[in-house]
Amino acid sequence: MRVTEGGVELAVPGEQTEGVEESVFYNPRQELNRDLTIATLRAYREREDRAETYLDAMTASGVRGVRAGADGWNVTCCDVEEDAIDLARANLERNDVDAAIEHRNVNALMHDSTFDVIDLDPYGTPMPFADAAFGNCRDLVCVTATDTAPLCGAHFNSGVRSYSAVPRNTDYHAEMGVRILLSALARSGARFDVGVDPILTHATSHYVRTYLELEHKPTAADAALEELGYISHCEDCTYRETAFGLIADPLEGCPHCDGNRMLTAGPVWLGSVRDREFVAAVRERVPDAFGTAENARNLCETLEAELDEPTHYDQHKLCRNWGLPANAMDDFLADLREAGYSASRAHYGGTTFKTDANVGQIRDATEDGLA
Ligand SMILES: C[S@@+](CC[C@H](N)C(=O)[O-])C[C@H]1O[C@@H](n2cnc3c(N)ncnc32)[C@H](O)[C@@H]1O
Repeated sequence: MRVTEGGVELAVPGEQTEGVEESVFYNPRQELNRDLTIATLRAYREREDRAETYLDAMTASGVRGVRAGADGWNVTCCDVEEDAIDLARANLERNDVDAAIEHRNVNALMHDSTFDVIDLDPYGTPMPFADAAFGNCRDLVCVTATDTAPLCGAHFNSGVRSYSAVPRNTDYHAEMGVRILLSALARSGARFDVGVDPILTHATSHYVRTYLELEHKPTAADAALEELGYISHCEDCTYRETAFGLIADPLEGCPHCDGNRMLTAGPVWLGSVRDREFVAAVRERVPDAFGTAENARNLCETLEAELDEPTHYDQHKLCRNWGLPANAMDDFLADLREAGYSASRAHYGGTTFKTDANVGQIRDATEDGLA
């Protein structure tokens, strides 16, 4: 069947219906991811004007390569599967886009060639491809991870194996995934004396997507590792505390409720997950014609305003814990600000927010408004 996305027309196999098992080759639910990729590439080209070459490392139908090529990038499409390569070739031709096509294991390709931008979009964890990408990319590594259960600690052993870290299943599971992924990527980059700077990161539906600007300098790699640390989390009252450093110093008991059901996660990335100005530039480069334009711009706006606190809360979950009714999010956040705290919405869900207040301070600041 034919689909149109971002102004290009693609042949894709199978019924592409929402809710139906997705085809191997083209997932319509990832259109937001791809629309933001194209807008990010546009914004990035203005930030780094020598960036020209883009590797669509797992091309499948070729959709990313076709869209980037139609936007002026010098594209290479790679896939290990022959039928994917045939389909990508046909889709490139259909759209009159010139691209190099590589039918091979992309790890081997990355070891042989250097690219300005590398886009890793595998099934599941990207970690088997991270070392080769950081060793052979000049400017920007774009990464999708769809293995959210291992990343957030729900599939604990798998998360430990894939990310060489301890993920914990908390209320802020999607953000746990973001910070476990960024930690593992920072440590992978550091092996090549490459520092990573996440200029845009979002957790949307069942994946995490991040764009890492690279700096090829041992001191930059050291600086990235300095953004790592640990989260101590109380399972009873959801109090959490973070500490930078590569050696964990876990809290034995909860300073808020005196409980002893403490979890420790890490090393996680505790630094910022995006560059506000860059995200604004990405938002401005999402054209109306993109199928997810409104969602993509809204997501960017939320990311621009989101505080840098490394964990978020869910207002409904807190209110449930306290046995109180929830009020309107804007009123709730206004109460926090009124009490002198910083507060913002978070992009992880409609009732999620960030604040520098701890769980006790949040309750004190907001409970009058909840009664
Ligand atoms: C999730 S799909 C890619 C989707 C595509 N990027 C998109 O936006 O629609 C993953 C693809 O990675 C390919 N793949 C898996 N392992 C690979 C490897 N080692 N080298 C190259 N391609 C690989 C698979 O054949 C599959 O086509």
